[in-house]
Amino acid sequence: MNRPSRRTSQTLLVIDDEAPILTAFERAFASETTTVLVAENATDGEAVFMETRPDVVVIDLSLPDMSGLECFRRLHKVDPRVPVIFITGHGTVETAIEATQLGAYDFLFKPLELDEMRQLLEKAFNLSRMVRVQPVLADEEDTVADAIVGRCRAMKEVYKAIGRVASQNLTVLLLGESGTGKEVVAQAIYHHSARSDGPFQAINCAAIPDALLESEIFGHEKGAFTDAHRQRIGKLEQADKGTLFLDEVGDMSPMTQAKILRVLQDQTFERVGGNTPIKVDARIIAATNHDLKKLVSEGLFRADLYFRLSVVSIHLPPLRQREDDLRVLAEYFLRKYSNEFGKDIRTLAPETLELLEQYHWPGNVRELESAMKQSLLIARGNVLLPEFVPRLSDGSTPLISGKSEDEYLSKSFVAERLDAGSKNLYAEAIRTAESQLFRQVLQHTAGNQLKASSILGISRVTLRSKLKALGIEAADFAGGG
Ligand SMILES: Nc1ncnc2c1ncn2[C@@H]1O[C@H](COP(=O)(O)OP(=O)(O)OP(=O)(O)O)[C@@H](O)[C@H]1O
Repeated sequence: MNRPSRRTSQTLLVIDDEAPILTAFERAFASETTTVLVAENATDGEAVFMETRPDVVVIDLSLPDMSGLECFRRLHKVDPRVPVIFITGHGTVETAIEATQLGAYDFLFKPLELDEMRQLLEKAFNLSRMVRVQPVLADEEDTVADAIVGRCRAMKEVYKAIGRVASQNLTVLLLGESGTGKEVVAQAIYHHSARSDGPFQAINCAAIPDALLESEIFGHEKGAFTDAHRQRIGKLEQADKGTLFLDEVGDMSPMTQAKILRVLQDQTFERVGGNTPIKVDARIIAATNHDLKKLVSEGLFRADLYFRLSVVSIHLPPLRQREDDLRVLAEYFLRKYSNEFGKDIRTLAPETLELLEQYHWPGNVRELESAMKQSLLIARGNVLLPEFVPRLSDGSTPLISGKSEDEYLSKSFVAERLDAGSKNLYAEAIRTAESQLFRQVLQHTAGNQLKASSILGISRVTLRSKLKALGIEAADFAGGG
């Protein structure tokens, strides 16, 4: 077992008796901001847990001194809010289900896929941050912990609504433009509910192709389709005794809508390719940035499902209607990320606030968060000056006349490359053009590759390979990472 020399911003504890797995975790995930602690057995793991209170724990289901499940029970008793991910080589699916039913966050089968693990960890760290704090009016706070920030009238209504619905077992529909904080609110409802000891599972229905979404939610039996080499337990089943957050619920296919309706009516479903009805006790929180009523009138969304989902709905206001919250949020993000960027900037200059107020913020809080992060990259001093803010533009008039380096085929770009004696200008120009195009479209879709590929009229596979070649991370445009 090893110990951190100092606590960095997030800590992962991995309990596994296989040394190569521990080393792999350390190699893959230890960084300036992430401390990876390891333990080879449950007893050591528990000791490290007590001493360091990590943000996320990964446990192998079979450990030498006690079962991974037992180890989990002990840690869970100490602090049920810490997300725990199980890994298993030969444990049965049932044990893994049992683990999630007891409140584990998720589980993965060996051999571990690094990308899958990375995505899962990122989500688990986010959840960990969210559930460790109460939703607070963090404006006067000096804290940099994650919270729902804002004190405008509309947000106070949101807090009241969370308070009213959290403890009841009702289905909730969260409405609001992209980036307004629907997932943050879903997690707050979960955190304040009687189910907070149970799992919280989230799925973004728009980010997963139709064909896969059904199996992602409901799971599938082995052999259900060509690639179904083994049985898979869906998010709904994993959310048993807990909460399932269905983001972008308007993007579900008719088949998936019908199955969700049945879950809401009689709490049963079948895995894809299976015909045994499975009972599940999961609270559903749905969210959408579409006008669901309109989708109903266009025949794209089932009316009966809409009525079931919208028993209670909470509307999240767009950022441009949040009065002084723009400043409060901007300064909150500056404080939150200052450390990460090695800066100490806590406030906006009055001119910077004016600049931010002129902008329409189509990507809402997510876009503001991302703009503040980008500002911190180049900012100096203790106050954020307007020149450090990236160019803000929703396709209309740019608010700051920024440098044209990201404009494709600008005259200055071509001139500069000619001066430099380029021997590859065609490829350079196309690359520059593609890079700007993809960045702008991903900004528009908030990092959603499925939407981006349909806007661009190219397949998702092509988009993905081009993004890879250009070194563009779609996730960066989601604003969370
Ligand atoms: N009130 C808030 N206080 C602090 N952070 C917030 C707030 N609202 C949103 N955020 C942050 O903004 C980002 C986007 O929030 P979130 O993912 O909850 O939005 P969303 O409405 O679910 O977006 P989408 O519809 O695109 O899924 C996240 O990083 C979140 O932490």
